[in-house]
Amino acid sequence: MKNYTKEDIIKLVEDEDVEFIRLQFTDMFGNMKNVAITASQLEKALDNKCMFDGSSIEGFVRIEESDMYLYPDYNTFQIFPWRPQQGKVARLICDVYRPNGEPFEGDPRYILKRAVKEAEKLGYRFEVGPECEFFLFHTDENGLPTTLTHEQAGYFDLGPVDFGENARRDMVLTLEEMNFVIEASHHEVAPAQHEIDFKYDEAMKTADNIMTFKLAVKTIAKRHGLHATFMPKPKHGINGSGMHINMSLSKNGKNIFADASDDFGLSKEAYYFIGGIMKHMKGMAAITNPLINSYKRLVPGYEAPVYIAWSATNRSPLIRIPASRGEGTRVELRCPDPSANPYLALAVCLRAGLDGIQNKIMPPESVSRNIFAMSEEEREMEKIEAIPGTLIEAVHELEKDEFIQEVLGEHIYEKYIKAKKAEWAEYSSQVTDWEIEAYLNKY
Ligand SMILES: Nc1ncnc2c1ncn2[C@@H]1O[C@H](COP(=O)(O)OP(=O)(O)OP(=O)(O)O)[C@@H](O)[C@H]1O
Ligand SMILES: N[C@@H](CCC(=O)O)C(=O)O
Ligand SMILES: [Mg+2]
Ligand SMILES: [Mg+2]
Repeated sequence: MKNYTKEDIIKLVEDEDVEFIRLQFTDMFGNMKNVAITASQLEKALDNKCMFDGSSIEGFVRIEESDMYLYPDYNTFQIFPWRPQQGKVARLICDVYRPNGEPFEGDPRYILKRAVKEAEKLGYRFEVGPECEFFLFHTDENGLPTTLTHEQAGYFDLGPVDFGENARRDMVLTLEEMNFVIEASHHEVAPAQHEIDFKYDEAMKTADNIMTFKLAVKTIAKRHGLHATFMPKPKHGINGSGMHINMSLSKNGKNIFADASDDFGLSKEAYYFIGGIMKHMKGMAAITNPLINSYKRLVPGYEAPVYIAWSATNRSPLIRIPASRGEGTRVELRCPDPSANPYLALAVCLRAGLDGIQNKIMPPESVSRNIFAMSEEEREMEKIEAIPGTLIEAVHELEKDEFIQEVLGEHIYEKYIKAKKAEWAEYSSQVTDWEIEAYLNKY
């Protein structure tokens, strides 16, 4: 792992002919923000002296307390391969601090840092590998995104039916230039839908990687005249885009989820971790699936989960245990989608899992049958509950889960709930195309 000093960064900027440095951070809703400085201001930035107006950022602070400082994380230094290669552009991901030198509790990166510290207290390192899916659509004559595509390719198809192969190739090569380890890339099930998988890493690195991944994919798509969207369900009637989260805990460099003596090859900690996630899933949903549109993906028939259950054998439940054992032993959570704020999503997943371990929460029996093929009565008999069906249901579940509220901290929790309720109220008062089609003629 890199361990850059201030001097290393100054030297890198000089040697690499870097002219601009973007100081980046992420708002509460997972949107990347940045301010650019020139190399002349680098030392000041590295000394944590760059200030910005926090009141202009969604979910941050009121105007009366708006000064915020950016503390760059030196190890996130990265040159953007898609910007000019003379007078290059680099970025540093920053933590947000208050003027009194305290970390700002509205900074999602701080929330994940705090969760990771809880794991470290128990001697655990949290490793995460995401599977980000996205669509590539046409843009209109103004360069604005549409949901149009002429592509008809499906799962694992290749060119010439796969119209996205050249864009995907460029994305993979660009990400590799940025030190991502790309494990696989392929066309997904829906027309114009794609997936690029990168290697798992420690949680903070992975959350930073997810942010960088989305920026790189969108930027390269634009170069190909396409719009890349991580919206969870851009089209009715076909698969939506998920961001499965693969998770494991290691202690002294060894995966602790594996136990060869168990029937499923899983350790007690793995079972408890699953138990904790299942216990808090309803309360976490507003974070892992943050949009009104997220819940249009979580419906039967499109490989996305609907019910809170786990399985070592099939893909219909919320949690799957992939076949790989040893260092590859992991828990795959299948409900998150790529619109989630990765820092907050990983923080709630980790803390829910740790809650399971600390309180020895044993999950129910695994389900080997296809849950979608069960009747409602059968599901009730097996006590299989559903993930919240709408954003407002998820918000109400979060209001009931004090543990998840504490993970988010008061600042984010309160602002988040307020914003999501407003989003729901606005949506609920819309008259949609569906309503016009269903009711206008009939009534
Ligand atoms: N021990 C581990 N801890 C966390 N993540 C891991 C671990 N081992 C592998 N991974 C990550 O899990 C992800 C696996 O992605 P992959 O696409 O193979 O999963 P999959 O669920 O089998 O695929 P799909 O759901 O598309 O059928 C990768 O990001 C990989 O790096
Ligand atoms: N696109 C599916 C997942 C497909 C897969 O298993 O890779 C989802 O919404 O989760
Ligand atoms: Mg997939
Ligand atoms: Mg998967």
